[in-house]
Amino acid sequence: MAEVVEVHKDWSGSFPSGKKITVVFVIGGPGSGKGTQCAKIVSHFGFTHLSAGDLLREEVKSDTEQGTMIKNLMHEGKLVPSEIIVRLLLKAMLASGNDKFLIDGFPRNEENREAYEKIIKIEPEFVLLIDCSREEMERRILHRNQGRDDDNMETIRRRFEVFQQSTLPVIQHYEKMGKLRRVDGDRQPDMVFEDVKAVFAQLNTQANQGSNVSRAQTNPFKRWFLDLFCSCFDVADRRN
Ligand SMILES: Nc1ncnc2c1ncn2[C@@H]1O[C@H](COP(=O)(O)OP(=O)(O)O)[C@@H](O)[C@H]1O
Ligand SMILES: O=c1ccn([C@@H]2O[C@H](COP(=O)(O)OP(=O)(O)O)[C@@H](O)[C@H]2O)c(=O)[nH]1
Repeated sequence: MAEVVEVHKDWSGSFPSGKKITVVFVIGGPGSGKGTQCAKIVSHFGFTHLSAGDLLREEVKSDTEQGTMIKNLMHEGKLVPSEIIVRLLLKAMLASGNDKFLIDGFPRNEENREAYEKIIKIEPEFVLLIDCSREEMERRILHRNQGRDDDNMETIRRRFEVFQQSTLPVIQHYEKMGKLRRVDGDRQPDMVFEDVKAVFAQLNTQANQGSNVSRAQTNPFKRWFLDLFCSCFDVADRRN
């Protein structure tokens, strides 16, 4: 483990201070349609999509000891150490130059979440959960045909177990925080996206409302004008 940290020592970095970075986590069981919905979100809302699984699969291609370790864990349907995946995410975020990130398939357990909070430290705006029945997820994975080493019955079973045992506590954590947005993923992709779109539209509305308020509050002329307007027409000032 110490070796792993050493290898990635120079990956640390940080975002420019004062820059607002938006992060949304997309979670759901294996085959629930995370990647499919993320592609749609990217084209509608301009996020950078970072799939934790894809970052790990890229890492496997590098002919290193770490690549082999990741390959074996993925083949068994087990989770890769948090430190590795969090560093890969940070590296990809910094390299993208974007300020809006969809992090797909992460965090998968409480340890992942804590490592993210310790290293990247950007609280997600919300967590999108794609809820799908196990039978449907299984059917989709077996028809996925992407040549994935882990899309076989034995590994699929193990991935479902990991989802039940390790990811559910993460879901419960965000639910308690009021950050969970659940959509029914058992329907056709476009129907699922109708609900996903509504969730992301709220994000845009909040951002616009937030920026209007702060602009009005920091511009003395606007503030004076709004105060005058409110007093002339006896309108209660509900801006704060
Ligand atoms: N709503 C859906 N209905 C039917 N098939 C779907 C749906 N969403 C995704 N798929 C298909 O199911 C498979 C798994 O979807 P994917 O997006 O790769 O899931 P995940 O990223 O959650 O593992 C893919 O072959 C995809 O084309
Ligand atoms: O944060 C992560 C994300 C993925 N994985 C590994 O990558 C595999 C595939 O994950 P992916 O999200 O690509 O696919 P899914 O299982 O959701 O279909 C998992 O079973 C894990 O072995 C991991 O260890 N940590």
